[in-house]
Amino acid sequence: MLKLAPSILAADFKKLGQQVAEVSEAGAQYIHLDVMDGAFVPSISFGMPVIGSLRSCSDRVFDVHMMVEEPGRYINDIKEAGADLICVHAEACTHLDRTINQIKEAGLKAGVALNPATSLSVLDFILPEVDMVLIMTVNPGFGGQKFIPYTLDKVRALRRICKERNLETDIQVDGGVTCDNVRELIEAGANVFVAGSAVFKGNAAENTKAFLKIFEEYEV
Ligand SMILES: O=C(CO)[C@H](O)[C@H](O)COP(=O)(O)O
Ligand SMILES: [Fe+2]
Repeated sequence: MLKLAPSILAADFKKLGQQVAEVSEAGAQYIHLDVMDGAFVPSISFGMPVIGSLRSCSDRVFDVHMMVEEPGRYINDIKEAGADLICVHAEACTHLDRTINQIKEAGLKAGVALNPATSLSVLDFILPEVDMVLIMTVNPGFGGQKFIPYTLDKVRALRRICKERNLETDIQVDGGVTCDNVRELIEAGANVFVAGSAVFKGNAAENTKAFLKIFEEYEV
């Protein structure tokens, strides 16, 4: 099933709760929460208190994208705040296997994120252990950037590897995803689509529905 994960980074922070409720009611399956520490990426976004406050606004999957050095330090706190799925960057974990296990032992779904220039080879041994791989389609740190075209090949290659290994791993794409390029990403093998600006700039409910309508073209 194809899933939309609106990234609240592009929402109006004055009415965050309302915006999260709006996209949830419009049918988005995930809420994508970008936690940035000012070290792994240049920006600082928000953390546990904001995630915790939003939990009562939506019953959707809270998908926390940790752009944080050594995120293992925060797994329990992020879980307590209400996360369902935690995705950590391979580049930010000295002990990636340990961090993935920490997430799973906390009873949550575990994902690993890769920057655009990071090779898929880092997944060789960890792939069967994770529920999702997040392929960054921009360099992490900011919303509203332009999609990097070569990441399409990376998605295709990862879907091929998953098929060869008989794995039904979710492939999430994040950065510069729009209604204009989402079909290419679906055809490349992605199945979870993060969209910040393309959802929250303008009417968030209508934009959500526009993505879901495209997804229907691919549902059998
Ligand atoms: O992880 C992220 C940035 O690092 C965001 O999820 C991403 O940028 C979404 O925003 P947009 O759809 O506007 O590109
Ligand atoms: Fe993200």
